[in-house]
Amino acid sequence: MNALTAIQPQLSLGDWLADLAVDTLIDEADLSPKPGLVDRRGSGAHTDLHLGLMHASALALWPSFKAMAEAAQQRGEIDQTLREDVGRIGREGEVEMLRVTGGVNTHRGAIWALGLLSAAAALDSRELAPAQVALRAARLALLDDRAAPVTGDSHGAQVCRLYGVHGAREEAQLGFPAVIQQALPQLARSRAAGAGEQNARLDALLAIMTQLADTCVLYRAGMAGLSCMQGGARAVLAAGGCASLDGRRRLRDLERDMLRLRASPGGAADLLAATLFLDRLQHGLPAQLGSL
Ligand SMILES: CC(C)(COP(=O)(O)OP(=O)(O)OC[C@H]1O[C@@H](n2cnc3c(N)ncnc32)[C@H](O)[C@@H]1O)[C@@H](O)C(=O)NCCC(=O)NCCS
Ligand SMILES: Nc1ncnc2c1ncn2[C@@H]1O[C@H](COP(=O)(O)OP(=O)(O)OP(=O)(O)O)[C@@H](O)[C@H]1O
Repeated sequence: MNALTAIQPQLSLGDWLADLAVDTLIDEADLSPKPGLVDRRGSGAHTDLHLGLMHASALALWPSFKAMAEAAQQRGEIDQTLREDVGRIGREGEVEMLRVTGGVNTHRGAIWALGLLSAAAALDSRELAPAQVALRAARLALLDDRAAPVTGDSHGAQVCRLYGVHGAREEAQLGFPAVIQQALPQLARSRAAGAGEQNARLDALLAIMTQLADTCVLYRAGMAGLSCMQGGARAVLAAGGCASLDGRRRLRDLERDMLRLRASPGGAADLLAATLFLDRLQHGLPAQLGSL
């Protein structure tokens, strides 16, 4: 212990997981250049979103992520009670998000994905390997939340019905395959190839976009938009990824096409945040929390 650590306030597991969730949302928002999405350069295909709003929204969600983690830590097992606690806290988080943003949906999908993953991490802080945490999150997502409003008219629900695809709910229930099978391996490959951290993260986002049925894209731009997103993302990766000159050219083409279609891959962005969260988790707890 030294003078600095001596005055550090006690950090709880919930604090740490909430810090991590908010950090990853800010990292996702700041990452540039993302096709169609809000980033440091501008608002992408959105007229109602900007970077400051994304940051304000991310910070406002800190208490919700902490509460979800604490609910899981206290409950200690995956059951109906925990599912419904997490659902209630998530809905309260959505209300707070809408209050802070003046009614704009900045992070609905992220509350869902990162909320489940925060709870799943808190359930067993000795087992933080990505696949294990994602599996616990999936088991939680599979339970029925009896208090959830039966709407069926969300944008996601509408396009899932129309196109017969699976959306945010099913992605979680399947254990986040886009994150575990696409994004994390791509992040590791691009880092190992010396792409640089920002390019590696962009490549991870593109890896998600190659396969995801992103309901944000489907709602705004239909199947043409989804094909454009998936095909364009494949072309960037096939050309060598974002660190290569040819890959960068393809990325610019993809962005031009997506802006023309008003298509914004918001679901892929949320899953990139989930990827960065699981990537940081697997490095383990900070020393202050090691004894938990
Ligand atoms: C399951 C959720 C995400 C609702 O999903 P649904 O598809 O109906 O809603 P919506 O169109 O608003 O979009 C959800 C979000 O998911 C993201 N998303 C889109 N496609 C995908 C995909 N294929 N995979 C993952 N995320 C995606 C988008 O960014 C979007 O913001 C969740 O918000 C929910 O259950 N809401 C009900 C209220 C509730 O109980 N909330 C608390 C949950 S903890
Ligand atoms: N950097 C980002 N830029 C834009 N969207 C993001 C970003 N990161 C995450 N998202 C996600 O994208 C979603 C926004 O998508 P979208 O604007 O399609 O939402 P909507 O309100 O349902 O639809 P619409 O604006 O078409 O009426 C947010 O819920 C958020 O989860």
